[in-house]
Amino acid sequence: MTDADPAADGGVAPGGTDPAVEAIFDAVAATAPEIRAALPGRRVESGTDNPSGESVMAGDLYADELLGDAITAVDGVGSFVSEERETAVDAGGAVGEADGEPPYAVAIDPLDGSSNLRSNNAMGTVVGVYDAPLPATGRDLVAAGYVLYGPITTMVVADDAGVREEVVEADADGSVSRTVVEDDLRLPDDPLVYGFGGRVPDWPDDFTAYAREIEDELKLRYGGAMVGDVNQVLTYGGIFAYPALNSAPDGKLRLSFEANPIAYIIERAGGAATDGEVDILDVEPEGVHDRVPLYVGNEALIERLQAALD
Ligand SMILES: O=P(O)(O)OC[C@H]1O[C@](O)(COP(=O)(O)O)[C@@H](O)[C@@H]1O
Ligand SMILES: [Mg+2]
Ligand SMILES: [Mg+2]
Repeated sequence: MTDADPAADGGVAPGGTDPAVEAIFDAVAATAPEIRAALPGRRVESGTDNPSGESVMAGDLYADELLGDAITAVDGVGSFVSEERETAVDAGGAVGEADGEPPYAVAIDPLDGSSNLRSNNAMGTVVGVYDAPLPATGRDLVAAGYVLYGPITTMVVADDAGVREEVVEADADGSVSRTVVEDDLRLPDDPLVYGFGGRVPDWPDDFTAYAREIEDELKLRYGGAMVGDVNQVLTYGGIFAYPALNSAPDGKLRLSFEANPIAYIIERAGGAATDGEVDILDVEPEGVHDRVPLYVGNEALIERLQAALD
């Protein structure tokens, strides 16, 4: 369904040798310019709430519809689950019959950070490709990625082969191109930035004590969109957290759509991810919309965090 052709741009085809995974990211890339172009008129609330009880913006709905159509049309996708939908969409196949083989279950956060629409700040799309029916743990991911709608539209894709960054562009003929600009993304050894969500008085005391240390060592970068904030950590090194809050012990972010794909990407890039106790990828979900505290970044910073929360 897409004109995106990595080979034509000299890029490395994402998804390693699995054409179904490659086709999923082709489909995601193909929607990105359209989603971007549709945002100016969709900066208002849609009047509905999502299964997490949050107000859905018109942009969320538009991105969800477009991505749902594009992803369910891909051969090798057996089911599709979105942050904005109560239940999975059957895309024509029993997921999880063989490890690392299609059909896959694809989970998406269509617009991450959509409260940034009003203020025109960064947003993203998050994608997890699982080879088990959802809810599943992050160990069932075969690939994950995100689109970042920043000054440039980029897509980060991670799989067994590693993590790549691509620039996604709509060409004059209407086709969409993907150009690999970093073929082996790794977290820098010397971390520079941090970004922590939630209100400070709502942070548990042990997290606050850890944050006070980090504030002395790193530079604050918090933009209010997980994808944008995590991309800064991937670029400069550091730590991003949407922590457990006193008022919300499970934090804000959702395991299937947000935490697992981001943990997968950061771990493939040499970093670490935890819910404060265990690796995010080992968290056992009860439902597909479960929330989880998320702490991701350089391994040494995550180890210190875990010690601080013990
Ligand atoms: O507005 P807050 O409390 O800083 O929350 C920001 C967090 O919420 C989110 O916007 C939640 O994602 P959605 O926009 O997809 O609901 C994250 O991207 C971000 O990290
Ligand atoms: Mg989100
Ligand atoms: Mg969202």
